[in-house]
Amino acid sequence: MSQTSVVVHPDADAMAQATAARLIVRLIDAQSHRGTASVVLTGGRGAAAIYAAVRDSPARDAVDWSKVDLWWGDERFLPSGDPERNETQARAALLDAVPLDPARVHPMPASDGPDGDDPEAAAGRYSDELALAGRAGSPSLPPFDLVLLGVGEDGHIASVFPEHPAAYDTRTVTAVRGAPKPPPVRITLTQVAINTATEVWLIAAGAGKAGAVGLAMAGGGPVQLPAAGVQGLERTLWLLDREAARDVSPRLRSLR
Ligand SMILES: O=C(O)[C@H](O)[C@@H](O)[C@H](O)[C@H](O)COP(=O)(O)O
Repeated sequence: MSQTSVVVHPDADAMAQATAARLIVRLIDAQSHRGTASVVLTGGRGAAAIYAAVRDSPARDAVDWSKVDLWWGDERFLPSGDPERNETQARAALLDAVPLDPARVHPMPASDGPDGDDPEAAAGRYSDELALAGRAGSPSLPPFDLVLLGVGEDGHIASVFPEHPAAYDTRTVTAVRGAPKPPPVRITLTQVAINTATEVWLIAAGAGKAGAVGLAMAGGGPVQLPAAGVQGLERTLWLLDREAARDVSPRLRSLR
């Protein structure tokens, strides 16, 4: 049974700093148990602030970065190196500053990759890559210690947008066309894949997120509000600032 916790931080910067510290500890703990750690990254401003805080943390080198497996929860389907790609932004904020094993870093295909500008084929390729890394008995996905998700103002997570086909998709990876958040063409893990993770952390800062966060807490549906449709097998953490937590019942909060 997944345990859900809501942590409210004074502001967006405090949330980024505290979540960076939390992420470092999560990686260390996972490695102490299994020797490796597996994290699924997301895009957006909130995630980028967390990555930069990890980069700048004195504690970052307590992680054995050579034993971290990095996947992406979603990607903007653009040419490799495009500044708008989540991979490009993660590399600039953190990945290029730590000694990762390139064989353990798994970006989603780019639109100038082997599948050209066919996002469905690219999604299938990533699904195959995940399956190759899959555990015996759980053939389609590797173990995810943590999936990190930003929450959109409309309640989307990764590139699963409200009422879009991806919210109904039972595969592990799917292509997205007509995304309301530009760029319109994307690749995303589905809620089915996300929900195999040991922990899922949802990050949201700013008053613009308060409506979606409040609705998710109040029992919104997974299709109308994709953020309400994800949870970790063991733990689901909502990491908010005060503005994004405006509509969250005080009984659900633990203020930091
Ligand atoms: O491709 C993307 O943009 C992200 O994967 C997306 O899911 C993001 O995490 C949310 O939209 C929150 O973004 P902000 O943190 O910038 O509000």
